[in-house]
Amino acid sequence: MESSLNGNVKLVKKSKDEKKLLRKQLKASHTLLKHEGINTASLPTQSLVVANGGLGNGVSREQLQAVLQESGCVESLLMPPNKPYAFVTYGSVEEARRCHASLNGRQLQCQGQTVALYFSFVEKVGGESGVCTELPPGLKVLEDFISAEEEAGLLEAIDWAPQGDTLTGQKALKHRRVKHYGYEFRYDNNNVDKDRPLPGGIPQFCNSVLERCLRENHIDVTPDQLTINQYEPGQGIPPHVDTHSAFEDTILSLSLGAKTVMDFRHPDGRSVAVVLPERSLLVMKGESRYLWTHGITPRKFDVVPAGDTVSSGPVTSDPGDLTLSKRDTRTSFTFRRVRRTACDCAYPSACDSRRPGGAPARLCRGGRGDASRLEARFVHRVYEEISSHFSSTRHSPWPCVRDFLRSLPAGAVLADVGCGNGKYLGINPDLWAMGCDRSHSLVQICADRGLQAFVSDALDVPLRSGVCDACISIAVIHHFSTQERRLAAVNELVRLLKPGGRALIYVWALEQEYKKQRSKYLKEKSPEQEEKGGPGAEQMTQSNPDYSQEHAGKDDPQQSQPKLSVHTNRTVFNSQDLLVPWHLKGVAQKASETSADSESSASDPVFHRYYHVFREGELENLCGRVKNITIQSSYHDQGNWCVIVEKTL
Ligand SMILES: O=C(O)CCC(=O)C(=O)O
Ligand SMILES: [Fe+2]
Ligand SMILES: [Zn+2]
Repeated sequence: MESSLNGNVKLVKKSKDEKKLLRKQLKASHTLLKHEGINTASLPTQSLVVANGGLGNGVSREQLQAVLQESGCVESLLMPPNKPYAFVTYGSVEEARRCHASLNGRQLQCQGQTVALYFSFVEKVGGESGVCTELPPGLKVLEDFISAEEEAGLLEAIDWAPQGDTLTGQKALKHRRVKHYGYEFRYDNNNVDKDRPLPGGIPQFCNSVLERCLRENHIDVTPDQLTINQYEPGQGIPPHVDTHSAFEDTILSLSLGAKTVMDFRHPDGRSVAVVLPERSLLVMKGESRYLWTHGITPRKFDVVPAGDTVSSGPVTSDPGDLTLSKRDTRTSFTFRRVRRTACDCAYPSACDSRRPGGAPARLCRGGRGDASRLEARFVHRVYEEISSHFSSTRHSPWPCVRDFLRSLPAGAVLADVGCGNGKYLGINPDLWAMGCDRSHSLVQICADRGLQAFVSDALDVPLRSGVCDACISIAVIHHFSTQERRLAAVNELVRLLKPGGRALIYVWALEQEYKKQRSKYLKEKSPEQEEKGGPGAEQMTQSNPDYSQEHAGKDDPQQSQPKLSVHTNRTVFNSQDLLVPWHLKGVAQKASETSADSESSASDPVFHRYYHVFREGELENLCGRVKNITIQSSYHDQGNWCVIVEKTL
């Protein structure tokens, strides 16, 4: 009796402590939101914000790291300067959960004071803006690496005359001048021709700089490729990762003539603007070289920290400390070592050596990049225009999608991401089904039908992580124009799923004939259409960002960017990236019950929708790059590749 009573007393006491802890933790997370705009997540994620665990509280990185490691493998620890908090990302949600459960309230002795750490899960590290104040791991900026005399000597040694130096590949790119030594970097395939070195190699005038780099251990082999870029004010270089398969790990870049600000961006959205002073040496290694993109925004002024002396490093977002700096002509010497074997870096998601076909790593552009511009024009705008006619052609559910929806238990929460006119939302009335679509007019059609739908981009669905028992993405992901964006779309679906939840994904297949069966799409070809289909090999002026080379993007006129061809409806696909015509029939006209393209007349306005049609295996490969899922099944269904994935954690 006694012992059980004691036990109870203990239990009650513990829960009191727990309540106190919870109160304090909630208060801390409330303060973070109010003062720093940091949103905490209610369900476990891989990352946590550590309230009171910041440099601003006198907590050192070593001290915090030591505590955090008790719960698992720390993937990254961000400690913004002067802030009272830090962000930790663990290798898995499980480790983050362990940290949350065991380290909350942990007290640390810092500079004679005691601080208590409180942990909350977060979706994004680095605060709302995603602007970081620490350099990307592996990045160094060495100030005054060369003297003013050496700088002048190097600038003088470059011969920019058009025929001045036949030993180099020289290009007058629209947005900057470029000259290559050792090997020419080809902007059409983002690689160097390893069997065709340029005669002369790296010029002798670089010797003393390179010797210093070796002596000071910034590199351990002498570079054999040099690219000289010259930027006038207003010029820049698009964000890119130097192709892994082209160059070894360390990349050096010497800034001459003027300072600039280089922007680094992590695939998770974090970004850091780094000041590169005149005469400084940038050293990119490891994560900063392989995973983060770097680029220079074309502009005439940079935002830099105020103060008399130019110093290197991240531009913090402290508004009290920033000023404008006028750009001047900057010349950079980028030294690299050509890679002779496949890249074996620790960042497979960004590595072209790991990708089938060896396609170069793509840009991770933000919302205003080429990819989203192409999609805005050839997907979003088109669906707004054709919504009514499109909707009238979309009524019968595909049987396998219907079966998937019917297999879900009563009460299950379903999100249809890219729901169109909502034709799948009412299939199983026992579900809590909601849909979202990028098109306002399609969402309005759903609403008119009494269905739950909201406007949202498939890359950023405003739902809490882990709330869905099931998600479907039917004929949506093929509208994303880069591999990174298609991957991000799958990641976003998976984020919505709870552990054990399943997602069904359909994308249009390159293979419209499979196991000797022609798809309905091909079979429905009418003679009328054969004549009237798309304009065949017509070339649109829009280029596909997945083809445009990552190094110089759209700003380099020399590169031969393949243009997107317009597909002829009801014929086999000639390429994976194309524009598919939609013949819009008069809104006043009675909507056709047959396929969208079957009754087009010569006067119908034609719209073009962008598609990336998937090759066999490509959808599985894409899903293979997503963490914490297993592929339950994959199949070909009427000219589509389909997978069902299950979230494991
Ligand atoms: O101008 C620079 O410092 C960087 C140039 C660069 O990133 C490149 O050529 O790949
Ligand atoms: Fe680069
Ligand atoms: Zn690599």
